[in-house]
Amino acid sequence: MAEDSTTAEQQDTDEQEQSEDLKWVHPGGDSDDIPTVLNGRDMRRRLPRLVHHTFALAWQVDPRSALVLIVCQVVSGLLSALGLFATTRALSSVIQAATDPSRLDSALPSVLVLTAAAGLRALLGIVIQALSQRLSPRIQREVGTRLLLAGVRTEMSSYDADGFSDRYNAAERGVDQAQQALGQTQNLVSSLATLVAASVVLAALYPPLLPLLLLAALPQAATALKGERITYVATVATFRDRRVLYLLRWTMVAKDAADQIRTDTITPHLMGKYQSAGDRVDRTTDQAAWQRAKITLYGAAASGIASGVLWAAVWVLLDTGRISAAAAGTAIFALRSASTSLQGIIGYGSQLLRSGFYMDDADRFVKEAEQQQIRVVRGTTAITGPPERIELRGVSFSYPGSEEPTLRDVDFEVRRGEIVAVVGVNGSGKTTLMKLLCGLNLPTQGEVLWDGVSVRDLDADTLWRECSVVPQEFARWPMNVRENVTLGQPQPDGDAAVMRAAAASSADDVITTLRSGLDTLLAREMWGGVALSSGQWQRLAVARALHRGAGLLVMDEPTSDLDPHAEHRIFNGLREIARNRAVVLVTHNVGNTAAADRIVVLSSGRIVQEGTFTQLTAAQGPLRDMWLLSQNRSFPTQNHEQEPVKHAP
Ligand SMILES: Nc1ncnc2c1ncn2[C@@H]1O[C@H](COP(=O)(O)OP(=O)(O)OP(=O)(O)O)[C@@H](O)[C@H]1O
Repeated sequence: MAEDSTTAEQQDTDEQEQSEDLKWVHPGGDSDDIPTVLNGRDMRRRLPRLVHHTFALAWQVDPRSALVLIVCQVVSGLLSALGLFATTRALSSVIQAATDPSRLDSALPSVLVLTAAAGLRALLGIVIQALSQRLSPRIQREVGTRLLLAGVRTEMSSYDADGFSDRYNAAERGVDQAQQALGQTQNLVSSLATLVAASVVLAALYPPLLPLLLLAALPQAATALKGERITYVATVATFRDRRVLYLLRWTMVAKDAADQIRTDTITPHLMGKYQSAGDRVDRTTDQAAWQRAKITLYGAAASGIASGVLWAAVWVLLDTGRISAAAAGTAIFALRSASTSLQGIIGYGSQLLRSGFYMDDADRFVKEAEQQQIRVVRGTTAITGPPERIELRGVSFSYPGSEEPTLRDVDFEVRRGEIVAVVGVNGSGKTTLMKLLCGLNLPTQGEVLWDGVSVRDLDADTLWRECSVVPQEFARWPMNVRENVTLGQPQPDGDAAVMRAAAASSADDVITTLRSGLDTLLAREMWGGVALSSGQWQRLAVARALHRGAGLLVMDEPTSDLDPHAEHRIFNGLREIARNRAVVLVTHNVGNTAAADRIVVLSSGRIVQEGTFTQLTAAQGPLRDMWLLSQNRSFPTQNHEQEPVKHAP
């Protein structure tokens, strides 16, 4: 009782600690999201389904190799049966030769057969191993590709759903495990073939021995399966903490935060988190290991007793003269083979089950993602050119799991040739509005219309071909400069288009300083790669959007890291950029909104002001307040007027 309450207290502390530590990586959610699909009936059906699934995967990735593998496997099974029959016959003759030496010669044909069968089986084993080594990585790639495609083709809202990362984590493990599944399946099938052969021999000698043998193996098989289930559940239950460990390792050693890790002296604090997450993983895995050891012991004890009964039965049969000494010797040999194969079935079967759990997680992730596939959720109307007008009509939007809407009843419009600036305090919903305009998210209420057609009805690929986006957190692709701008979609005039976009975004200054120009690899971690500053990267991100030449250009804080010269160049060229497209610009720099035709002010997800720069800076309201604040730079400073200004010689 006291132990129970201590365990309950420990669990409460674990949960409290965990929720504290996870706040920064996994806000909200609970362990119900973790996929657990196990029940007794499911477990029994699993193995045949897994064997079928693995061979089907092999068939899909390389039908010819899969066919040869299956044929070799079947022939090898038959040879194993043949070898066993030959061995038992030879053994029988040898035992009989003890009383009648003339019987020894009769063992010769069986010895020849069993030698030939063993040799052929060894050859087939080599072929099977080679084919398995060829197929296994391909199966893994196939499962990985399915996962990848399901992920990138799913609606963005899937990412915001609770438990997405846990499900993805489990599915990722499925990709790792897929590589093992074929080998485990083969070993399982081959053990099964030997068991069948040994069972036939046993059934021919004395049929009641067969059920006795199976009975002896049953407890061990059952506990092995249960053991795998315990390990799986414990692994899944520790996913979040393992992710904490992984993120901490990654964040603490990655270059991005290296300077802050040092100057902020945060290491002891992070190590504390690492320690407590690690302790929780250890506690769960220790508990599982103990549970598993306990049930394995019960299984082994039960199997041991049953095996004792089995051997005693053979003894009694021999002692009472119900079977001959030769038959008893053969039965003992067949029993040994059968119990070795049963051990194999249990061992490989449990391994396959474990791999299967994760492969099922991968399948489940793919199935769920398929229901959220963009092509399933949306229509097929194609966009054939740059839009004239993009509108939001009565749009409200809530992120999955959020109680409060992020945007409320928003009406917004931008036309081709127009520049609209969106301003508002942090969290007012500007980025969310951008994502809706581009059709990255679909509104919870109201409609986003491209030339009068709802984005729900539009073919997403053609829609996104007309979107150029500079997001706040833009991608820094570990590719060369050219690919970072073209994204593998060059314009007909190739590098000339890249350099035009680079000139408009001030990225040309960056490119000319790089030793290999457009061919420079932008990944310091790779040999020959270079590192860019944040502002240099941002110039490339703007160049990327301009190069795309789409009908809608959305820029979310595109100059936040730029120096005044680069920023000035971009805003100076904005009118030219907007000549053939609609431009929407999010900025906190109110001065830059002067470049826009119209300014929209958002507050708590609503549009609270709209007008030109002149109108809004003249009228009382939030934009004028922000404008005045940005003008007010009279901070208290020391009087440096007497000090001479230093210039470089
Ligand atoms: N994926 C998400 N899931 C849930 N809530 C989100 C998500 N993304 C943003 N939000 C919430 O929506 C609100 C608006 O966020 P948004 O990024 O649109 O603001 P913003 O005006 O662009 O802010 P900032 O000026 O800081 O960039 C915030 O309260 C934010 O917490």
